[in-house]
Amino acid sequence: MPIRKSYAKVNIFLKIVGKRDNYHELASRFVRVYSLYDIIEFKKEKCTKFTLEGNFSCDIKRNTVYKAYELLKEYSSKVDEYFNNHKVIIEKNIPEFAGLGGGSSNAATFILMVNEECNLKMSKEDLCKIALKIGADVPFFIYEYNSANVSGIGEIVEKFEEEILDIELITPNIKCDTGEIFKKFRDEFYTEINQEKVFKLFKEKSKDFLSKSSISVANDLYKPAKIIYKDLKNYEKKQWFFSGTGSTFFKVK
Ligand SMILES: C[C@@](CO)(OP(=O)(O)O)[C@H](O)COP(=O)(O)OP(=O)(O)OC[C@H]1O[C@@H](n2ccc(N)nc2=O)[C@H](O)[C@@H]1O
Ligand SMILES: Nc1ncnc2c1ncn2[C@@H]1O[C@H](COP(=O)(O)OP(=O)(O)O)[C@@H](O)[C@H]1O
Repeated sequence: MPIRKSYAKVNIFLKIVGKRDNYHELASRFVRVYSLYDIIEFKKEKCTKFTLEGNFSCDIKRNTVYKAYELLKEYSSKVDEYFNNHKVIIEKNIPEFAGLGGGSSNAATFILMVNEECNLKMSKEDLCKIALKIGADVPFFIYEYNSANVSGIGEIVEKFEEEILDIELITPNIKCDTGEIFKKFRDEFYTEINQEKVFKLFKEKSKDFLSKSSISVANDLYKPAKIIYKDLKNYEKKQWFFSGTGSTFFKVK
């Protein structure tokens, strides 16, 4: 039975390098969290339509896995044939709206599984073109790297060699809205890091970077997030950092 782990990520650092239309270009280190994952299973069963089971807060049409299915079925009739005979079951453990990339990770893992099960023989680069249509963070999960430097708005993913990190997480029950936080950043906190600094950051090991950094220096979006979600500051602790647009805080052990 095809079954696979769909891991969470954290952003060790997240710096803004510029604007692109309504979006912001980033320089970020994405690291896979081995201790937190959803489980995706394709279970043999006759289905009259694409069937997705799991504890999601959104309806199926907005689910990243459904979006991936819609895109993949355009590539081969084998996809629809397969899901007429299999349902998708996702055991959700990664909290939503948490900056842990759960929805993005599910979409990428689903794409990788379909590529294998339906024998689509698509390269990672081809799969990334589909991934990017679903969300900016999806390409990172397609490559399955432990650690990577991510730029553009998420479409440039470069493997970074370092030890696997043991990451501790705290996710307050605060649903951070990514769009709102970027807006606050653009209106009140806008700064850009220059390419020279990005070059240096991208060469530094995550542990070394964190050992001499602070939460707001590591993540440009923490200050605006804290203005909108005032309770975040109750979770601030020495050597703890903020992932993406939150609300997860993390520490590398
Ligand atoms: C910033 C990151 C880093 O990992 O935060 P997390 O989602 O992980 O917390 C992600 O790239 C987030 O990607 P994603 O969660 O897919 O964002 P989207 O839903 O596409 O964006 C919601 C809104 O946020 C703003 N946005 C998003 C990404 C970006 N690079 N610049 C932006 O300005 C845009 O206004 C967009 O309309
Ligand atoms: N497969 C999925 N798993 C989790 N959330 C999903 C999924 N598909 C769509 N979503 C929606 O994506 C949004 C949150 O995305 P998620 O990746 O979990 O968090 P974050 O962007 O904070 O890392 C929510 O609106 C959620 O309902």
